[in-house]
Amino acid sequence: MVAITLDRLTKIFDGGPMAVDDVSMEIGSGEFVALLGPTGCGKSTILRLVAGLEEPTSGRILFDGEPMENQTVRDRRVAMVFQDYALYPYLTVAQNIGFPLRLGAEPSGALAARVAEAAEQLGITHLLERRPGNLSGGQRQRVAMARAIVRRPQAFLLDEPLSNLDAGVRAELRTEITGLSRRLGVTTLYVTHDQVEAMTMADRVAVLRRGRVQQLGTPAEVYADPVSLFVAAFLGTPRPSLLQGAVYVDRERVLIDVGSQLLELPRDDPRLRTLVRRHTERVTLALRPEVLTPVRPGAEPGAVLRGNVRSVEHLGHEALVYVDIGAVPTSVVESRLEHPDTGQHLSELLADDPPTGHPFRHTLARMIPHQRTDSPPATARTEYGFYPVYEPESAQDQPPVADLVVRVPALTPPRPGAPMALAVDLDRLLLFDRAGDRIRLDPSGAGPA
Ligand SMILES: Nc1ncnc2c1ncn2[C@@H]1O[C@H](COP(=O)(O)OP(=O)(O)OP(=O)(O)O)[C@@H](O)[C@H]1O
Repeated sequence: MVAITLDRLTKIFDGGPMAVDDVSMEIGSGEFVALLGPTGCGKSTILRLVAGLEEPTSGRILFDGEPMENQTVRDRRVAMVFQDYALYPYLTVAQNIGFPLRLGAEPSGALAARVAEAAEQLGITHLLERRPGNLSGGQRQRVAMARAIVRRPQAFLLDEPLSNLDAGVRAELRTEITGLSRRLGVTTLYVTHDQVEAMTMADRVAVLRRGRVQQLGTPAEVYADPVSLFVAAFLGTPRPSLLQGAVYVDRERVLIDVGSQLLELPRDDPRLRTLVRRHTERVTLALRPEVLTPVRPGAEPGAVLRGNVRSVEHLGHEALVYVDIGAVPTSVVESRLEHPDTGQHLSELLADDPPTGHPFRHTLARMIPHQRTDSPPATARTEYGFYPVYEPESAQDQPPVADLVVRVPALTPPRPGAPMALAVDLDRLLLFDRAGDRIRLDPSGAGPA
């Protein structure tokens, strides 16, 4: 099979957006890579560029090291499968599957054998004489897959092939597609906006945003070790809770202020060295359910967040508990993430009280820990200076809530309104700076001080 290289691939449509922005990646021979991202992030355009259906504005595509710019769609020997199946309604299933071969020079007996073999692989031999109109969505997609494999392509390019199907059929076809791709050893690029598909099917996942690859890694890597807030927020069921916060450091403690309460961490914990240098910086905490463990509500302060149960979702084998801790969420589409910091380190500006008229005065006044003399907004309830930011549409608007979500055994869920204290596992706490980039805690404490 073929190794596919995308080398600084860029596509700008006439008068349109930068659909693909300087994308480079190596897809190994026989590898299954999912392109995952929200609508409009350029996934389909990458696929169409690889297939040869679009010309790149700049950059190259190589198959086994050979540039593809002068190779037609047919020369590339790739098979595409689309969300809408793209079957010919007046042809039978057998004719649809055999369609790509009719353009070649195969004798008809061999052609029939290839069609039968492809149909067999997809378990649709009994449907060969039907027409697409008499098939279910799942069966049509199987026909489309059979048509894709019949030419023995060197790469599969699948564009959201399951998004028109209901949950049961999707789950079934997920397994079938990965099984087929592995069995045939075909290099596969799979476009989806469904994280479950990407995480369960792919060897590696490329998370895309606005035409750029944010992160490329195994499903386990992108989930557990996201490079950015965008990647963290995109993955997980339920999605992680994203809380606005700020870091303060005093003699004994590192404090993460979420506005309503403090996460108090011992300053001498070596994992927190990187945070000590971030005194007064705004951060986002991303907390997944597995990071939180219920503890006695009267537990000592420390790496514990407290709140009251807002609601409980029963899932049969377990329950998801939504806990209101008075924090305000960070939104990944918020403008703050689009406009990273100016590059000037806040601690430099904090050396003195910011002078009146200083361009950062307003921001700094919010961030410097100080005894309050004004009356703080309802969202700021700790003695520190952190006010979460949100854009109220009217004066009465309440800030949005960022509930924590925790998993508990199905038999013992707490009642709505009950107090809950949740210990935070520091090793799995994800923190991000104002630009949305990851702040890594040092796992061993052995990193640079
Ligand atoms: N032929 C075209 N002409 C102009 N703009 C285009 C064209 N095709 C795509 N675009 C734009 O390029 C961007 C990326 O589109 P693309 O279809 O690759 O995104 P996507 O991630 O596959 O989205 P979706 O999941 O909705 O299919 C979008 O802003 C889209 O509007």
